[in-house]
Amino acid sequence: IFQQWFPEELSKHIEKYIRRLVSFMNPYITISFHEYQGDEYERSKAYKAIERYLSSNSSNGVKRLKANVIKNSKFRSVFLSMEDYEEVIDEFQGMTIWWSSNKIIPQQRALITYNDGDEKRYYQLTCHRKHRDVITKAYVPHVLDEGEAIAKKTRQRKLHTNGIGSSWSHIIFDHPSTFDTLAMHPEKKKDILNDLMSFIKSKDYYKKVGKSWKRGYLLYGPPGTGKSSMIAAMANLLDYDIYDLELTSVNDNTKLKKLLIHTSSRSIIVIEDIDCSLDLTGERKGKNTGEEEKNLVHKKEKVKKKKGSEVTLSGLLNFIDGLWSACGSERLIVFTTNHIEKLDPALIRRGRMDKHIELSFCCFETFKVLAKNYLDIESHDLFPSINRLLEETNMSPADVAENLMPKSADENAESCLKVLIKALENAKEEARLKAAEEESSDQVLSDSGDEESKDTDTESSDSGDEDASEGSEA
Ligand SMILES: Nc1ncnc2c1ncn2[C@@H]1O[C@H](COP(=O)(O)OP(=O)(O)OP(=O)(O)O)[C@@H](O)[C@H]1O
Repeated sequence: IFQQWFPEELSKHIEKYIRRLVSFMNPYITISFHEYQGDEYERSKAYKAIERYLSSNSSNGVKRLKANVIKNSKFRSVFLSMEDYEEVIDEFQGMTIWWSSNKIIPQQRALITYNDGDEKRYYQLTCHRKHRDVITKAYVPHVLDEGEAIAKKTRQRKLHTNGIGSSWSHIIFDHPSTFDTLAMHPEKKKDILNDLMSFIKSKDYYKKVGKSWKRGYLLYGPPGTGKSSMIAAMANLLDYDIYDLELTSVNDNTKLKKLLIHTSSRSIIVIEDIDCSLDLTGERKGKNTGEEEKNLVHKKEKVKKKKGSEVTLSGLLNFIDGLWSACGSERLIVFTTNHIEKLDPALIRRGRMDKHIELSFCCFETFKVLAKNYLDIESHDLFPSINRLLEETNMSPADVAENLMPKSADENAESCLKVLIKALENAKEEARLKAAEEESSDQVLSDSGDEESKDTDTESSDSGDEDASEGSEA
């Protein structure tokens, strides 16, 4: 009615004065805490802390709640937060504080492009004007501290993976691998443990030397030697989240950057089988001839078509240590590969991949850890034979573990060790036959090479004669 009867200009003025009058008469003030502030990509820490605080302190008075079940190895609990447009009342030092959860819906709601993610959520605190100082100086810091403490207590570790597009989805990370169950040479294990422990204590050192607080690990070795198990053990040791990055699902470098921005601190970013992920070589391999260049482009296009990804080596290098890589801290970047020789040296040079860890075939020390884990024994009469066989043949810890695992209730430690000995003897015999086969085919090749060279010699001597006779004729 107001808008109908008053001209627009006049109505604006009147509205302004009405607002002033209302705010003069209104004894309450409001403070808003937005989920995303300004252009920030990350959810505001204050918003998350308030969410936790309100869920535990004031959810009794709320009628509509959102439930989120939190489960980790230690406990399971239900975390409740307010639904949109709900209100709760809190008390602090005799003051009453009203909290409400609100959201701003974008103008283009009618458009098909609208989705839930476009809504801008915020918590609004309302209190009496006269309490303003206590609220801002004591109450808000108290809410934030409590919220962060609750978040720490109820934290669940997550295993994130990237789907199509540039977003992460996650499940709860509950892998049982630890450095105790990981079978490898004790000295090597100790070295890695020391490295990790000194990394997490080095915040000030990284700041002092002007480096962002992150460390790169390259895990390489044949299949089944424990690369994935080691990543899980690292995450369990440091209490970090894991971001398992599937490079082939990332369309281009921009999407890769977006994914990086949405990772949290205290996490491990993993790219498994980096040599198979994309065509990440070639681009930086010096000057190519015209033909090589053409082949390279052709090869890249083929990979692009096959995998649908345009991520380049330089995009990945930027991901690891470009400007944007400093957006989080206390982070490990782990690459795994079965073929270290296939990787571009730029990708794995020290400084990017600071520590190269080789995980190799099972040695006796590794076997002893597996025997302790799987059979609960530390020594046995059959150990010397196994030691000898492990020196003579290559078997991955995964295969050794599989042979050690009892398959039925009446199998005991000794019968499992015998199964392993049999498998090692078979592997040794297979390797011997393969080597003999290769040797004989090499022999055939070199013999045929000799024959050929003999023929060419004869041919060339024939032609030489011809030339000579031609020459003499001439
Ligand atoms: N060093 C190890 N210590 C303990 N268990 C191991 C080890 N290596 C392998 N295993 C066992 O073998 C299984 C496979 O190992 P894992 O997936 O860690 O190997 P990987 O090196 O990552 O293999 P791939 O290169 O094929 O991905 C694990 O579930 C684990 O039970």
